[in-house]
Amino acid sequence: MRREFRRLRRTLGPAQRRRAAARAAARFARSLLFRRARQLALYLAHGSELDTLPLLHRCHAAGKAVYVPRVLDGHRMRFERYAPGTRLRRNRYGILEPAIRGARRGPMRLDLVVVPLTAFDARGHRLGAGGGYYDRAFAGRRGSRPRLVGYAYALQQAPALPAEPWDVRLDAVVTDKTLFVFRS
Ligand SMILES: Nc1nc2c(c(=O)[nH]1)N(C=O)[C@@H](CNc1ccc(C(=O)N[C@@H](CCC(=O)O)C(=O)O)cc1)CN2
Ligand SMILES: Nc1ncnc2c1ncn2[C@@H]1O[C@H](COP(=O)(O)OP(=O)(O)OP(=O)(O)O)[C@@H](O)[C@H]1O
Repeated sequence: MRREFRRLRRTLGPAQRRRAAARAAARFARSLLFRRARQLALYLAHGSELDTLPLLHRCHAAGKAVYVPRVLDGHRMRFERYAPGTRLRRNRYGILEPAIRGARRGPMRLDLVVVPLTAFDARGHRLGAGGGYYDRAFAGRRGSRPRLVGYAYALQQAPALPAEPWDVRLDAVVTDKTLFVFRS
């Protein structure tokens, strides 16, 4: 399943990718979810993931505090401040992350987290990269956790994903074509 959706994502050409990333960022930036968020985390795309750079620029332009994941041992991660000029390096997966430890913020103190995914469905279920990082970070905190917003190409929508008991449900998904809101 993961492999199938990764393959699908890789079929997109560079121009399509750029257009999709610009459209998704514009759509998300217009939403109430985005406008209400002050402390916001996003991922730095790797491989064929939907690029977050256009969104990052909008965040900085709108004066939001931006955080990105930095992976730790034991499949855990931490969200660190990412400002223009922050030095980056590649982690063990080849994903860019802040090179030196900076200001961090506990996952529950963020307003909104832009979540990478391999596939999503119309009920807000998510298939991730397989490491369980996001599930672990937001496990069992339904009430007080930040809004979790999946960020993906429209072609990553699956008919219906099996929900594992530990999976955290997404509150919304933004694609280059649509904004799905499951819980507002
Ligand atoms: N851009 C980005 N940053 C991110 C994530 C992400 O999905 N995307 N993560 C989201 O969790 C965390 C890193 N998690 C990762 C988990 C697994 C693999 C990975 O390479 N997995 C293997 C296959 C694993 C398996 O299915 O057995 C692979 O792709 O070869 C990469 C990152 C934090 N940062
Ligand atoms: N809250 C948790 N506590 C402990 N282990 C967990 C938790 N959530 C998930 N896991 C473990 O992590 C592994 C990967 O989970 P899953 O396949 O759902 O990851 P994913 O959501 O696709 O990955 P990611 O969040 O990294 O994108 C599973 O084998 C699961 O046992």
